[in-house]
Amino acid sequence: MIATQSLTMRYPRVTALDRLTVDITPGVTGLVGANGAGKSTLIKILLGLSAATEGSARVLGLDVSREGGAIRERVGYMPEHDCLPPDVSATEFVVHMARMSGLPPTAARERTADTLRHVGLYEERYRSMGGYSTGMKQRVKLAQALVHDPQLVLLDEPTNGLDPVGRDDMLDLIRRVHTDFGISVLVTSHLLGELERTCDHVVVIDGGQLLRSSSTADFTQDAASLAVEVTDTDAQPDGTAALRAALTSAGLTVRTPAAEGAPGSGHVLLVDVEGDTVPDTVRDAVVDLGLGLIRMEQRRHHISEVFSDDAPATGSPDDGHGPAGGTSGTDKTTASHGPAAQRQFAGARAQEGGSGDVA
Ligand SMILES: Nc1ncnc2c1ncn2[C@@H]1O[C@H](COP(=O)(O)OP(=O)(O)OP(=O)(O)O)[C@@H](O)[C@H]1O
Repeated sequence: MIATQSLTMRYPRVTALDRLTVDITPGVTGLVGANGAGKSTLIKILLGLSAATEGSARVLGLDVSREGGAIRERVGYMPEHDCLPPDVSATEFVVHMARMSGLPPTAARERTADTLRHVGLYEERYRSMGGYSTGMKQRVKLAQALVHDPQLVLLDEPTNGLDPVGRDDMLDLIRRVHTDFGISVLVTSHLLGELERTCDHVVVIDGGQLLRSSSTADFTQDAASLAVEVTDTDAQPDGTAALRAALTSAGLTVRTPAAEGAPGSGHVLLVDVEGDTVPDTVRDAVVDLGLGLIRMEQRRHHISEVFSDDAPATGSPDDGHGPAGGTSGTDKTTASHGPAAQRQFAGARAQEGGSGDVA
């Protein structure tokens, strides 16, 4: 659906995309990155609305630098910003957008009714959009992206500003765009956890560079870990710390759940499973230390944990961007790149209610 080759976009003061090479296949793909990672810039280049500084990109086999018009005929776009005129109804607006896409009047009206019904706005379709809630406005923006029956839609932060229930509804709708209509989707988000159940494939960018591109299943399978909980003893008053030290010196990667502070989570260790012998190593270490083993169980990570480290989910002086943990589903923080972005993902995950619960 989309292929970029060394795609670079330099603004006078910032490199928004830095030699990005990625292939996106049919299905639902999440494009994830902290605010300022370059997601919107990439979408504008893919639509042929901005010219890249270097590199090339093709959408549905069409060259973005020469065939922008043909791309926009076949691709729907839901922008991030509020772009709806307040004084017209959803029906008037979506019919207008359908006409702009080249549909004849009757087809435009029929498609508008179908699309608004699909996004759950049928009852309110004749009301002026100025009185709509954020969730309703997001649905209109989605409807206008779908109305001309595109092969692919590019959705820029469609869950922005929505409460948790609204976000879930929007993510379900997005999934159905593909399952019900066979339209491929590229959806951006700065919240990693959102995309886990919605997307077949996830592309992560940071500072305009590709951090990772793989199927959602690969993300979570790669990250399989053992959750281990032990008792303290008189000889080992902090059994968890003792076990952590023993496993680390045995060469294992040991972390504590991201949602530290959750009840009981401080006593759980997550041990990366790198090979078949890890459970035996853990068992032996527990026995050697004379600890009681409360539980040892295999679990999969959430996608977001792949990018979280043990750093606290608050800003540090080196990122220069204030508290990354302040990211939420509705607020936008300033751009952050590199390790700071990873902390932001971790912070975002905590906001999303990612529990780190291993039970
Ligand atoms: N027209 C522009 N002129 C100068 N700099 C820009 C312009 N557009 C974007 N940038 C910068 O390029 C970087 C990437 O911005 P972009 O909007 O693509 O990020 P994003 O991942 O979509 O984040 P957000 O979700 O916050 O929009 C940012 O540092 C941004 O400030």
